Amino acid sequence: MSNPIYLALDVPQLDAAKDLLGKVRGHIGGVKLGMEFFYAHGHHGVMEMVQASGLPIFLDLKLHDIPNTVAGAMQSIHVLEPAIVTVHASGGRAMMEDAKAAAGENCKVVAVTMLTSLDERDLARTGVAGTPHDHVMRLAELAESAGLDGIVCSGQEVGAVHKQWKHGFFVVPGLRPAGSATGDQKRTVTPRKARDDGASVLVIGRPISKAADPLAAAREIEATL
Ligand SMILES: O=C(O)c1cc(=O)[nH]c(=O)n1[C@@H]1O[C@H](COP(=O)(O)O)[C@@H](O)[C@H]1O
Repeated sequence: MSNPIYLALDVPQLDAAKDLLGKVRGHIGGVKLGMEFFYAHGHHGVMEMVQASGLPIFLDLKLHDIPNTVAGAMQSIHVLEPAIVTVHASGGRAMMEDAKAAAGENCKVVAVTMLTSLDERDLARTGVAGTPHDHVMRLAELAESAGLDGIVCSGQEVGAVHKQWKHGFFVVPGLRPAGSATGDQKRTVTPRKARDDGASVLVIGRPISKAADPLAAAREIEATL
């Protein structure tokens, strides 16, 4: 099985991103570039990371707009040949259908369900009653019916979603090795637990990028898998 760890390169400086990538490249299976990186460096930066890493690129742009605009955005990133792109499930079924239709052939489109930085109280404040589990399951069903490849959810739900959606592709962020700082993440599990419960991709940022020794941190996490 290939390495499921995708390093979240949430770094605004290109040189710092390349430096970090160079250190841990042999211990990750892919690179996740999100808003922080993309808004600073755009297409050019992504191409540089493709060349520097030689690894699959996950473009985490969390698209959320009307169907026509999201489809246009998907077409605008075709040329970058991302392996994975995110949209928000709350954008609705038509938006997800059009995003998938506009995606490149080898690009997995996955829907963010409920951010791992939120808990049940936060959910209630957005007007959604019920548990994170119920909310994630509902949005997973919507994403599957819209023809998406999978979803993004926390490691606390991935086991249940995997049982319901056997061949789905599951991206799990909010991962924290035992004893590491949670920061702004609220629904955390260890990388090992997420993998055992059916995660296809393990997104890991600060536990590696902010470690005193990123290489040692990446190696340690890899060894737990
Ligand atoms: O879509 C994501 O990747 C994502 C969804 C989510 O619910 N929670 C979440 O943390 N993420 C991303 O996963 C990464 C987690 O980073 P760390 O908390 O530093 O490991 C960040 O790049 C987030 O943007």
